Amino acid sequence: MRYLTAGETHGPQLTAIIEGFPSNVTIDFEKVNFQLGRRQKGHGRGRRMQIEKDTASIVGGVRHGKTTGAPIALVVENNDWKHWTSVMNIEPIEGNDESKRRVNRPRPGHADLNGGLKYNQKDLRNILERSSARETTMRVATGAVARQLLEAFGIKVAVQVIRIGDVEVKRQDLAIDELIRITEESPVRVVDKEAEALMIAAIDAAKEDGDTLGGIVECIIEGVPVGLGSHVQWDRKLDGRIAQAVLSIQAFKGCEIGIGFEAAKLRGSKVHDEIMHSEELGFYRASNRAGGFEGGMTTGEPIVVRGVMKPISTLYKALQSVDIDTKEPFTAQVERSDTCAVPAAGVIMENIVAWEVANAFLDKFGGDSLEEIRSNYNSYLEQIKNY
Ligand SMILES: Cc1cc2nc3c(=O)[nH]c(=O)nc-3n(C[C@H](O)[C@H](O)[C@H](O)COP(=O)(O)O)c2cc1C
Ligand SMILES: C=C(O[C@@H]1CC(C(=O)O)=C[C@@H](OP(=O)(O)O)[C@H]1O)C(=O)O
Repeated sequence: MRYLTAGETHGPQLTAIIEGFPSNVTIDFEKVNFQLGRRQKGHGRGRRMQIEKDTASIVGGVRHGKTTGAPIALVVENNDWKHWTSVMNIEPIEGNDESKRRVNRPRPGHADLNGGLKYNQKDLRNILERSSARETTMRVATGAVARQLLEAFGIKVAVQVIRIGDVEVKRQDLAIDELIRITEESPVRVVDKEAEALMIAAIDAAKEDGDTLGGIVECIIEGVPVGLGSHVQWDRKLDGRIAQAVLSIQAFKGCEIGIGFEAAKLRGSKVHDEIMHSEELGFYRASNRAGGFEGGMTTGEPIVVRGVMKPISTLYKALQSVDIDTKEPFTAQVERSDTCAVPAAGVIMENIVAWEVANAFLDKFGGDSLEEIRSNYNSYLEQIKNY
C-alpha cells in the first residue's frame, strides 16, 4: 500500500491517492472528517485555521460506503484559495504584478533558502507553498482511511502531548479509551490539568513575545499482534519505518521508541522486558520499555512512539536573514503563522503512525479483500496459540 499527495497550501485544493487498499472495507466518511477536524484544533494555532473547515471528498475507489480495491482518491478544498487566486494563479494573468507578493527574504528554520537554491526559484513562495504543513491534511486523511482497516481488527490509536517548551506532564497510567477521551477534550491534548494551564500560559507568553514553541508528542497503538515488520531486511523493520514517517512530519527532529534515549543511561537489567507465559495470555512481557518492538517486529505489547517537534520557524519578531536579490542583511519575511502547533502535530503523528502499522498489517496478512485478510489473520492467531 502506498500514497502520494499533491497541492499547494494556498492553491485550490489538496489531493491524495491511496494505492493497494483492500476491498470491502467500510469507510465511514465522518471518521475521516473527524480526524481532519482534530488536526485543525489546539491552542497556539494561527488565523488560517479559522478560515479552513477541512472536509474530504472521496472521489474514487469507494462505492456505497465500501472500498472496491481501486485506488482511493481524496480531495480537500482550501477555503483560503479565494484570497490567493491572483498570487497563486496557474495561468499567467495579464497585468498581474506577481512581484508584489514575492518572498525574497528566507526564514531561518523553514525550507525557503535550501528549496530556492535547489529548484532555482527566485520567488521563495514556490518553495513554501509545498513545504508548508498544510500538506499534512492529506496525510491525516490517508491515515484516517487506513486506521479504519485497523479498527476492523480491534486496533486502537491514541496520542498525548507530553511536553511543550519547558512544561512537562506528570504521567498517569490510563486505559487507552480513557486516554483518548481526556486528551480529546484538552486544548493542548494532555491529561494533566496543571500542565495544561502552564502550557497554555507558555504558548500565550511566546506569542506575546513574537516567539514560538515546540514540544514532544507520544503515540500509543494497542491491539497489534506479534510479528508485524521483520528482522530479515533493513527496510522491513517496522520501528525504522515508523521513525522515517515521524521524521517526515514538518518540523519533527527526533523520534523515540519505548524508553528511547533513556536506554543509553541504564543497565540492561533495567531496559529489557522479561518474557512471561500463561495459559490465558500466551507469551507476554513483564514490562514494555521496548515500546512494542524487538528485531524490527512487534512484540504484541502496545507500540509507544514519541516525536520531537522544534519550535515554529516563522517568528513575528523575525530572525536575521539575507535578501536573496541584494544579498544585504534583512530580517526574515513574516508570513502569517502559528505560535505552537504541537497539539495538531500529535494528530498528524497519530494518523501517519496508524498508516505505517496498517501497511505492515497488510504486508503480513496480505489479501485483496477484507475477508481474505481476516482469514489469514485468524489462521495466524491460531498458529501463535498452538506454538
Ligand atoms: C501542524 C504544523 C503546523 C505548522 N505551522 C507552521 C507555521 O505556521 N509557520 C511556520 O513557519 N512553520 C510551521 N510549521 C513547520 C514548517 O512547516 C516546517 O518547519 C518547514 O516545513 C521546514 O521543515 P523542517 O522544519 O522539517 O526542516 C508547522 C508544522 C506543523 C507540523
Ligand atoms: C495551513 C496549515 O498550516 C500552515 C502551516 C504553515 C507552514 O509553514 O508549515 C504555515 C501557516 O500557513 P498560512 O500562512 O497559510 O497560515 C499554517 O497555517 C494547516 O495546518 O492546515
